[in-house]
Amino acid sequence: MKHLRHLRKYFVRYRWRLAVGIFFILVSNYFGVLAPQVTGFIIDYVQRALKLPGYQPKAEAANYDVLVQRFIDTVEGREYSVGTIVAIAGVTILVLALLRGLFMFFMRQTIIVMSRRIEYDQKNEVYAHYQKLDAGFYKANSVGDLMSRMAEDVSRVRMFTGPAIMYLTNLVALIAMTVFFMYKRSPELTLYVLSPLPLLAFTIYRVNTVIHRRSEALQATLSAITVNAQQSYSGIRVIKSFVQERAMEGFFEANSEKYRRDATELAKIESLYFPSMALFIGISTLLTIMIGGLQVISGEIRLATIVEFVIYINMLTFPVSAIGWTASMIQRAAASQKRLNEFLHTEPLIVNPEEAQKPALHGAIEFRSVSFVYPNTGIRALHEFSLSIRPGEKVALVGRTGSGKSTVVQLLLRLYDPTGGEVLVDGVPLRRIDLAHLRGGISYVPQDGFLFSDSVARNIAFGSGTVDMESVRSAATAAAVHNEIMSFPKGYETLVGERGVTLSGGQKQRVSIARALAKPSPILVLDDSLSAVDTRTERAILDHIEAYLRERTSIVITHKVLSLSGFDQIVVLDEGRIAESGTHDSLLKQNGIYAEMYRSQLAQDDRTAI
Ligand SMILES: Nc1ncnc2c1ncn2[C@@H]1O[C@H](COP(=O)(O)OP(=O)(O)OP(=O)(O)O)[C@@H](O)[C@H]1O
Repeated sequence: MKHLRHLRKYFVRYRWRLAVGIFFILVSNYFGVLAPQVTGFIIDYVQRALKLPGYQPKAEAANYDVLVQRFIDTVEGREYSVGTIVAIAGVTILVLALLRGLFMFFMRQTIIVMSRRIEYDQKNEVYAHYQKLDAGFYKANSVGDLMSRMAEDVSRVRMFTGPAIMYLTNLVALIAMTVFFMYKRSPELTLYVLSPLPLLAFTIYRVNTVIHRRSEALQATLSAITVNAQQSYSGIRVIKSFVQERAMEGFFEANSEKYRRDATELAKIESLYFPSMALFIGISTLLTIMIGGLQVISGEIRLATIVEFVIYINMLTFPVSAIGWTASMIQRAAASQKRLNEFLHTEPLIVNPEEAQKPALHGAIEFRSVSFVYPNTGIRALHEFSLSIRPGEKVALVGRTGSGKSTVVQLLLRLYDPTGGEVLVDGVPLRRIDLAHLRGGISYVPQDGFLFSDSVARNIAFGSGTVDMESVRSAATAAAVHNEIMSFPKGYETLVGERGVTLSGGQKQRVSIARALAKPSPILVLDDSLSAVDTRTERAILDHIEAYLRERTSIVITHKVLSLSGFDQIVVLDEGRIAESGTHDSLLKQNGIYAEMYRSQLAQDDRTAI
């Protein structure tokens, strides 16, 4: 329950709405508890007026509520016939029911609407916090988990801030009011009637605990089925090509079978819930009639009192039966809020520095003896890495897979902070530069060339804020993808991604290069962004974007060394250390790793040319 304390700020924010909602609950219940009294009065009145047997004039004082008493005084003060008074009482009961319903409507309008607002605020809070968290956090948590916290957990918390609070307040108000009026009428009968309640509460609690446990198990099985199905759809091409449909069906069937079993178990225990409720309510009614009947015979109470009590007990049936699921709503909300709090209390490792600087960026980059160990795996990706790049230089990072090339770029973007040494841009350490200013100054093309499910134009203009078609087109032309875009059904307005056109790996990479080129910035980073094109196309693209590269400092990570002759510096990484560095010619002369890579790729290129 302590986890739900996090919601206090929302209740404070919406305190007036909550207060008005609680007021409506009180008013609607007040009208609710008046109706049995009017019924009681009318039975009393008819017995008295028609001198029916069993009327106890000396029985307990009527003790009506002020409003009901005023109604009685008014109708009895006039010379109405019995029939008219009965009719007036009937209409009054109807009006009371309408008033009760009206205030219930207001109650829902305030409390449920408040819960929707809290849900909206909370989703925004979670989303905004996700955006602040660092790359390490995203490595450590699965996308599915992040999504389910944002959707499912926030919805479960809403069931607490809305329905649970509403039903609970309603229950407390109704019990307080009915018990008050019952007690005023006959304290002794009230005690008898309410005596099964502790047993009822205990049974509800026990049954509910089991229901809660079983529905949690059911939920977990459902998640497993969802993950199973999601993986099957995403990996459908692999499944089909490896002819593994049967095996996947087998997994699905096993999970579904477990779900069926769990659901049946849950249904069994749930089917106990309402009968046991009905049993206790039945016992209460029985006690009222039996003990009340005896008291009527002995002249202690009036017949009308029994009728009033029976109506009160029936009014309590629904709110009391709601105790179980209200309690489980609260338990679930507390568990969900706990999960949300785990993320909300996670502090991003990369934060904007206090007194952040915004130096004019020209593109000078320096790595000073930088070492880096990935926090989640403990892998040492860089050792004492030093590199100095002047503004406007073209630098290539090459090396075997896993040698640390992408890590260099991640440190430059400050997705991680180095564990040793320092990275500087234009002489200022990254830790002192405003994060948005730094990242705004770097155009980055990631390895996987991620594109959003949106039009090609908006994907290319992503980093520039507005879609300026001229710069979009010239960036796409430079990235050698303009002609292909024009051949798509709707040109630049063609949708890409899940529901749109499926781009080839090479097209995706070139669109994401265009996106980086369209963003005006002094530093350009291509992280193995041309891996899906052949060496000649890579050379052609690098020539095409030459005009863009000339204006910026560029870092190009590549496995293809054939296209690197025009680069100012080529750095060869090996197991996180610089193995060689220099220009294309000087590295060939050194006759080391680079020369070896060059020769083998040249031979391969010759073979494909033949
Ligand atoms: N997010 C990460 N968490 C943990 N370890 C990582 C992470 N990213 C990379 N590594 C590890 O760090 C080392 C360097 O990886 P890095 O991605 O920098 O190499 P790379 O030279 O870019 O490789 P490739 O050419 O295959 O992209 C590898 O051993 C890799 O397994």
